[in-house]
Amino acid sequence: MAKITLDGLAHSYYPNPKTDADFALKELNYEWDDGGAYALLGPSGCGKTTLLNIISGLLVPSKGNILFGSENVTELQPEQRNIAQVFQFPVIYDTMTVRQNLEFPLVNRQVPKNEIDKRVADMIQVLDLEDKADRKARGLTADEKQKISLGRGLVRYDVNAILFDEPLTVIDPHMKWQLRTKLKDLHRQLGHTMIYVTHDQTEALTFADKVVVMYEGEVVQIGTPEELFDEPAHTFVGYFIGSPGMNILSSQVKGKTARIGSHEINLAHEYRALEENAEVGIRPEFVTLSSGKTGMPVQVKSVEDIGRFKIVRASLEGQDVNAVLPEGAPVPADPKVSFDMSRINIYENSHLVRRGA
Ligand SMILES: Nc1ncnc2c1ncn2[C@@H]1O[C@H](COP(=O)(O)OP(=O)(O)OP(=O)(O)O)[C@@H](O)[C@H]1O
Repeated sequence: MAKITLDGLAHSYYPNPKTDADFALKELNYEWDDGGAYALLGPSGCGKTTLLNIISGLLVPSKGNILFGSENVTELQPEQRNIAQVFQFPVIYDTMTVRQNLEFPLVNRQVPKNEIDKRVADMIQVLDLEDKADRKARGLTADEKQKISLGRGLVRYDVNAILFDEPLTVIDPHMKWQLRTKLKDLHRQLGHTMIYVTHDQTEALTFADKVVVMYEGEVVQIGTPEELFDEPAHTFVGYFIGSPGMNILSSQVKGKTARIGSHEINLAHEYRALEENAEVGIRPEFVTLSSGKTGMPVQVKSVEDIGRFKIVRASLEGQDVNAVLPEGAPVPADPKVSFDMSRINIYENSHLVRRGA
């Protein structure tokens, strides 16, 4: 296992990149702790695979260095980096049994037989494959095959890191939850440095201690799930994390007041006059609807009942505002919205100026 240092990393697929927009991965400096569980999260095309391929050695970055511990591995091939990788689709030998598939990476590395037997038996148990252990992989389901792929990565104990590239894509939804939880447990038990690429926020937030959120080639925030929820550093993070995401409302901010359309709301802190693209960010969980005199009138567009709570989608003078209400809470006929002042974050040019509390 090793700490991984990304030192001034950047990558362009063009031979002579000129502008920032030419870079699929914009400059990044970061240290990933030894034994940490990280997720790379972002929409399609944001640069997750580019970064993962630089870490695994499939791609040499246009700029910067990557270090495992104190060793500069920037120019090393994947097989020289001592990493395990699990891909979207199962990579296993169909003609081997489950057990033989799991033994294979260890046999290849000349691990002593008694150690192989022990580790493989443990892994078979962890993956709940005891009753299939001596069956050929060929006849197994896609879920089971992918479990073997995960096992082939996890069974190796001497690796610098284990990289997962959307590993649960082929897994059915119920099993996804089980495997996610299992991966988290395994991380606690084994202590490997793990990097998990996904565009699914639930996967990222349940698996990782730290989530690296990427947007248009840029790492816009690295934080714990709580940090991403409470203080998104960028409006994209606010919008992307949460279900529904944060409400982002164009406004004018000055002193302790934000003007949204024809309304003024009070803020918990004093701000300099924000000249450019000021926005108020408020999570739907901290928006209330009332029929009283106070608040800003909205038009309700839809109400979705999702069991324990409901999502009210409304329009505030043309800007979308969502509210999450507890189960059974009424939606007034002429509703007005209010925001919990301590939960209002202020953004300028998409970047957080200050959180509410
Ligand atoms: N081999 C390549 N040549 C040129 N451009 C590429 C290449 N690979 C990726 N890109 C571009 O780089 C950007 C980042 O792509 P990347 O595959 O890293 O994103 P991603 O977040 O992993 O997306 P996805 O989730 O769809 O795999 C995209 O604009 C993509 O079109």
